Amino acid sequence: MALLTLNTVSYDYPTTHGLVDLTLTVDAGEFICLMGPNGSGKSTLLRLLSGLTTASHGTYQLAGHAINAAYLADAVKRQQLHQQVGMVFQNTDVQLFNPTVAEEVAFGPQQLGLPAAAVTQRVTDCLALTHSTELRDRVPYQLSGGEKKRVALASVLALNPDILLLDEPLNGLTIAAQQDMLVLLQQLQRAGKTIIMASHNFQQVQSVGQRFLIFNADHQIEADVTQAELATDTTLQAQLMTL
Ligand SMILES: Nc1ncnc2c1ncn2[C@@H]1O[C@H](COP(=O)(O)OP(=O)(O)OP(=O)(O)O)[C@@H](O)[C@H]1O
Repeated sequence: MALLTLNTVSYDYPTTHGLVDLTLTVDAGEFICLMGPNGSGKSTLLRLLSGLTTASHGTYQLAGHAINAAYLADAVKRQQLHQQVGMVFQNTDVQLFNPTVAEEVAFGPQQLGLPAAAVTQRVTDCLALTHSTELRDRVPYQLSGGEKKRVALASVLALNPDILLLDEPLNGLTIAAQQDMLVLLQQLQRAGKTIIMASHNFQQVQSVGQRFLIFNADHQIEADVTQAELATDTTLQAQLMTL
């Protein structure tokens, strides 16, 4: 069964389109890369999937629930959604606000009301998973860009979401750190997570993504291809190299 479905979804900003007439089905366990030119709609799609905003037209179903304004107005349902879907933002400063890294990662599980011992365990596990254990007592705001990405991911993983959304998670990372991030995302996929990631970096993500959704400048999905299909489409590859 499909994990999530968008049916003829559009999203309008006051003076421009964000997404136009998007129909999409995602199964559990997929590793999807969103690609396309600047302003084509990748971040808008991630915001919509995470429940930060709702479609102007069309429907979004997640695990059998219609995610709409009425759903998101219900605090309990909204919390369920945020447990199910975790998002690492392009600008991680918007999601790091605690005085220490350990408190940052503990924040989500504490909000869920988990017992203190379980919270401590999750903090330890998620910092280890993201190679951030040594950052435990640092101030998140003072970390480097790459360190912030790791801590943001750790804080999202602490909620153990089924779906991970990542907006340009490789931006600002060294080549080695990009590789580390991609290996970690593959491990998470093997552990059963569904991964949807926006990236400009085709060379880095081509061997990791299993499905590629390519947006065009009209905010529509122009191509929806598997890794194998993309591997034989040299024209599309050449186009993605220029992003
Ligand atoms: N807060 C906003 N207010 C008004 N328009 C917006 C806003 N955010 C995005 N847009 C517009 O919506 C369209 C889609 O933007 P979006 O950020 O989703 O694209 P993107 O594919 O993620 O781009 P990038 O690769 O540059 O991150 C663009 O035309 C953009 O200018």
